[in-house]
Amino acid sequence: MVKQTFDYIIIGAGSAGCVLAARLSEDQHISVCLIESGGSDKSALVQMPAGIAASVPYGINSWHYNTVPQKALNNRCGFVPRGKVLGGSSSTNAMVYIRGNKYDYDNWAKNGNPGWDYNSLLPYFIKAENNKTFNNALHGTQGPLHVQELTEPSAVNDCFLNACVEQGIQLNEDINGAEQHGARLSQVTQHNGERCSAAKAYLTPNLNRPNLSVYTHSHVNKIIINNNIACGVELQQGGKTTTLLAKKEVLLSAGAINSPQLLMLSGVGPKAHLETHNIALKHALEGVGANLQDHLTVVPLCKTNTAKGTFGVSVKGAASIIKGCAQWFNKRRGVLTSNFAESHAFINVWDNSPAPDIQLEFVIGLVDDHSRKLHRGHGYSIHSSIMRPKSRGTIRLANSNPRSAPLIDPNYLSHPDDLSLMLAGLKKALHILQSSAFDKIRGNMVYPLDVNNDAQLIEFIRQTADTEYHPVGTCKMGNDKMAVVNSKLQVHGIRSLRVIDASIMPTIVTGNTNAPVIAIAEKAADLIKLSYKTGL
Ligand SMILES: Cc1cc2nc3c(=O)[nH]c(=O)nc-3n(C[C@H](O)[C@H](O)[C@H](O)COP(=O)(O)OP(=O)(O)OC[C@H]3O[C@@H](n4cnc5c(N)ncnc54)[C@H](O)[C@@H]3O)c2cc1C
Repeated sequence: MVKQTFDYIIIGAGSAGCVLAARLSEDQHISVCLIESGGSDKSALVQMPAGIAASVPYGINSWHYNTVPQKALNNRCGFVPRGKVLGGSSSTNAMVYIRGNKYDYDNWAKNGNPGWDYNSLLPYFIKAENNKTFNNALHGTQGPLHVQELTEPSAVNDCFLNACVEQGIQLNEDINGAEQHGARLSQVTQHNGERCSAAKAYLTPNLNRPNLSVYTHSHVNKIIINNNIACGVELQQGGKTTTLLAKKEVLLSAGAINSPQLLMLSGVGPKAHLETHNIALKHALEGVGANLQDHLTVVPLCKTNTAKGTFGVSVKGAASIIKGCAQWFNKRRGVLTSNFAESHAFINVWDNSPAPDIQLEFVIGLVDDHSRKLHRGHGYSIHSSIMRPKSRGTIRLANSNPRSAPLIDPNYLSHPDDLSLMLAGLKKALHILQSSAFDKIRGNMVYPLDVNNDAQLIEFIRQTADTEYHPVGTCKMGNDKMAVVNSKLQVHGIRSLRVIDASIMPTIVTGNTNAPVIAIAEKAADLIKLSYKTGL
């Protein structure tokens, strides 16, 4: 059988993979193959912003993983939805555009990763961005990733923003500007009333390039490594197993859960663990799958005394969605352009934190257990997430079958500081919900909470807290013994193999992770082009 050969093979068409495919195939002499386990992103559930409410809870376009039982969460298994579709998680996320804090990136650089400080990454945020609101030295207006204000934000956001002010949180005109602290309506990755995923921004416009091949419903079983050089991939397409060869490099962009899984399946990872599963060791790297970090969130829910301005389970709610469907399908307008998390705030609950330690996301609906638990009536919620948790978890193989779900253990709240911070963040959210700005619309809390009862609040955290969908760090960049990639994102000890996605973050960023991953991939594309030109 003739094996297909490409210059670059990219595994995973998510936030990072789409950027790489577009940037590397700009040179028509370079052949690029992008491989995605999921399918097309044409469905309205992807393109319509509010489609997330139907897809995430039910596993549509998603890997729909769960964590192993979490000791600190009363042995509950957390939910881990990850995009499995062109665009990856950028096709199933809540579209909030946040870059993180300068502190995060400067810390990466300080810890042995030259070129990854904020000032070095800023040009890549700008290169990616097409911001409809801001046109200044900190923002881009020419990039493929459309960033804009919500088309029709709910008036209920005013209650949240005014309540923030009541609680001493200033409004911030640009949370991605010079100062991150403060509250604001969300800027979203949308364009003309549709989601602007990494696929929409980078891939769709370039699908006609003859040097770019995109394979969907194609699952990479393993990276082929001979003599410590990555040569290609073994691919499963339906019942067929194929081999693709890479003349230059294999680029692993399968995300923070699947990238370490695939490295381990390919024989790169902790020696003893691979031995347990009878996987032939190609190169021992203890850090593969370690250092898992995520934003843990707790969500107090409050009912409203009106159906206006929120999503809900009621006759009026259903009528509003039916009207919204007509508006969206005809004009790309209406309530279904909502991303639900319509405003947010970055705050310090601890004085000595070097950057905001809590993010509050205000959601115009009762999001209980990722909307898997529905409640009659209408309401709103605040996601209170800890920004730089100290707990560290792992990704491990359940077995050597490439189709098995990996064992995901975020090890939430294993560091005591994380619980204290969660508690302080929950209290702040409750103070905001109790502010007079909400007086006119406030109903009962779904789960009544007493802000002065720490034991009750801690039990609420243990019984309900879960991911804010930002796992990172499992193939971390660095030069210590637990690092998986160097500052050029090349896998230590293996030639022609890089990891480029959320897994390379040495520490999690202060805020949502899509824009940071896109900036990482923009920078990586330049690093790869430089290697290609200089042979280094
Ligand atoms: C429900 C949800 C809400 C979120 N909300 C926000 C938000 O509002 N704002 C924000 O900034 N961030 C948000 N995020 C996080 C953000 O979207 C992710 O951090 C980011 O998309 C990760 O990019 P990535 O390239 O690392 O991985 P992904 O985008 O997940 O891409 C990985 C891709 O690899 C594919 N893949 C995996 N294994 C294989 C294999 N073996 N073979 C072939 N293909 C494979 C996957 O199917 C997937 O398409 C959210 C995420 C989720 C899931």
